[in-house]
Amino acid sequence: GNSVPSKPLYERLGGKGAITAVVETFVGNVGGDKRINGYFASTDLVKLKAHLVNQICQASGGPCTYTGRTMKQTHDGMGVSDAAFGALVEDLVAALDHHKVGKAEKDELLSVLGPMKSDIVEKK
Ligand code: HEM
Repeated sequence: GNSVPSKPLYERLGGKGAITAVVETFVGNVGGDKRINGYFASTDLVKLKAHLVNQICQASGGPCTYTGRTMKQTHDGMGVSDAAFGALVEDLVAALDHHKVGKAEKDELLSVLGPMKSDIVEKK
């Protein structure tokens, strides 16, 4: 292991501007993804993007406060499947790659969001 303390993930991602750019691309990818875009048919995407930016900013150690609902409340009754979750993660990874986020930062962000899966997926 590396004994030099690293900067918070938030800073290594490039701060709020960089996170906003990734979320913009991510939500665009989801909107174009026929596997899952039906879930978002009646969603206010502007609000969704703002919630995602604050969620990722806060979860990565940045100076933001997520004010949306819990992941369980939000996704309750949507019937999100394992496959749908996997598709969304692919769309996020594609957005991170598009913005040239490094592998360490990508893996770290995914490991922060990954544990939310059990509150989001309702069916196999
Ligand atoms: C780690 C994965 C995920 C994260 C971090 C996440 C995060 C969020 C957040 C922060 C919101 C906004 C909450 C609010 O409005 O209060 C939201 C809303 C939503 N999510 Fe997710 N989500 C994830 C996975 C998924 C998946 C896999 C689906 C379906 C394929 C999905 C479908 C939706 C929909 C449809 C909404 C909008 C609900 C509405 O219009 O009120 N999410 N999500």
